[in-house]
Formats: sequence, C-alpha cells, structure tokens
Amino acid sequence: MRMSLLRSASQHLRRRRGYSSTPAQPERKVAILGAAGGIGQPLALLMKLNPLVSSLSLYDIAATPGVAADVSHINTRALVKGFVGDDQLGEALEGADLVIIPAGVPRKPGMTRDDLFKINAGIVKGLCTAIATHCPNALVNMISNPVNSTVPIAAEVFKKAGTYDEKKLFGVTTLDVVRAKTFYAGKANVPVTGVNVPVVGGHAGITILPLFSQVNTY
Ligand SMILES: NC(=O)c1ccc[n+]([C@@H]2O[C@H](COP(=O)([O-])OP(=O)(O)OC[C@H]3O[C@@H](n4cnc5c(N)ncnc54)[C@H](O)[C@@H]3O)[C@@H](O)[C@H]2O)c1
Ligand SMILES: O=C(O)C[C@H](O)C(=O)O
Repeated sequence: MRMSLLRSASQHLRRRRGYSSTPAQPERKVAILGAAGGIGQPLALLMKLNPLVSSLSLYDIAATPGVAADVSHINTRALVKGFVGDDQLGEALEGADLVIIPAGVPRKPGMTRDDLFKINAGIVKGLCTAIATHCPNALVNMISNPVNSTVPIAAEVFKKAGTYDEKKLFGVTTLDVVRAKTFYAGKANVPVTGVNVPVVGGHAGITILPLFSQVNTY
C-alpha cells in the first residue's frame, strides 16, 4: 500500500514536472546525399519526423542551406545541418550511422533507368569513396538509378577500400513493394492496408518480380 502510494506520488510529480519515464532514445546520425532534389527533400522531411534520428546531415552540390533551414524548423529532436559542395562532403558524412543516396539525375520521358548509368555511376562512385573514408561502418541505402547497377558500383568501391559488408549495403526497391500492394488491392478489390505482396529481383523493367502467387491478405 505504502509502496504503491509512493509510486503514484512519484508518477504525479514526474508528470507535473514534464519528466517522461520513456527510456532515452539512442543517438543516430543519418546523412542524405542529394538532399535538395525531388526525392531528397521529402526524404529529409521523413527523417526529421523519425524519433530514432538524433542528427540529420543534408548534403547536395547546391541549395542545401535553404532546404536544411526549412527542415530544421520542424519541432522534432533531430539536429539538422546543411552541407554543400565537395569541400563539405567529409564533414557531412563524419560519424553517420546511415547514409541514404538519392543523388544524381532522374530519367526524362522516353528514357530507361539504364540511360542514367553514365552520369549516375560517376556520382555514386565519388560519394561511396567518401563514405569509405568518413563513415566506413555506416549502412548505405542506394536510391540513385539504375539501382541494379549503382549497388554493384558501391560494392566495388567498398571492396577496393576494404570496407565492404554485404549486410550493410541496400538498393532501395520499396517503391516496387508499395506499388505491387496498391495495384493488387485495386484489382482484387481488397483493402490496400491489409495486403502483402512479396517482390523479388531488381528495380528495372522485367527484373521487378512481384510474387502474386505468394500474396497474403489479413
Ligand atoms: N530507387 C527508387 O525507388 C527511386 C525512386 C525515385 C527516384 N530514384 C532515382 O533517384 C535519383 C534522384 O531523383 P530525383 O527525382 O530526386 O532527381 P532530382 O534531379 O530532383 O534530384 C537529384 C539531386 O541530386 C543532386 N546531385 C547531383 N549530383 C550530386 C552529387 N555529386 N552529390 C550530391 N548530390 C548531387 C542534385 O543537385 C539534385 O538536388 C534519380 O537517379 C532517380 O532515378 C530512385
Ligand atoms: O522510374 C524512375 O525512374 C524512378 C523510380 O525508379 C521509380 O520506379 O519511380
């Protein structure tokens, strides 16, 4: 009885003083390379809203100071810093736990993702070389297309630098999964939030393989 009274008094005091009994969140630094672009900006917003992120580095070859200022105004815990140009790439990456890369050119009507290879391969190679130097243990999420080729380029850069870990390098193909769920739900007339469609393969043309025979609804 006495113990429970004490507990409830202490909870009351904590609430009044604004203390929370939630355990402290870990420190996690995320860097976005290509943060001022069409994908980079909404991605920066999502990362700033993520309670697991304590530090957010926004890097691009242009326009990041303005983007970083805007994103930093959101009242969540992540501290946001903008970095612009080659000279600031190292600082942007230093100590990052996760690097997400949407840097490069997107395709125009009539182009395949492969048509982006010449330009984006060089961009990704340069960025991955800097990752190997400044945050060799970071998880790396590759968004820049063609993902089927930019991931192997990253792997080769990391192997050369002696930092490659196959469990830490990812090609981002989540789009294919959410599209498969949405299209399947539309055709099958089931709630889109209650369907799972596994997708295997890559992120281009016929290499994107939704496994409709393995669909679960719940
Ligand atoms: N994997 C996927 O699901 C997926 C989805 C959408 C887009 N993409 C790919 O993501 C890439 C970006 O698309 P977007 O629509 O954001 O294009 P965008 O042109 O709007 O943005 C690209 C950004 O990259 C920056 N950039 C260029 N070179 C850079 C460098 N060396 N270092 C840092 N930043 C650099 C540009 O300044 C620009 O801000 C494209 O290759 C696109 O095909 C992939
Ligand atoms: O199609 C593109 O070029 C961008 C992205 O890979 C997508 O699937 O929407």
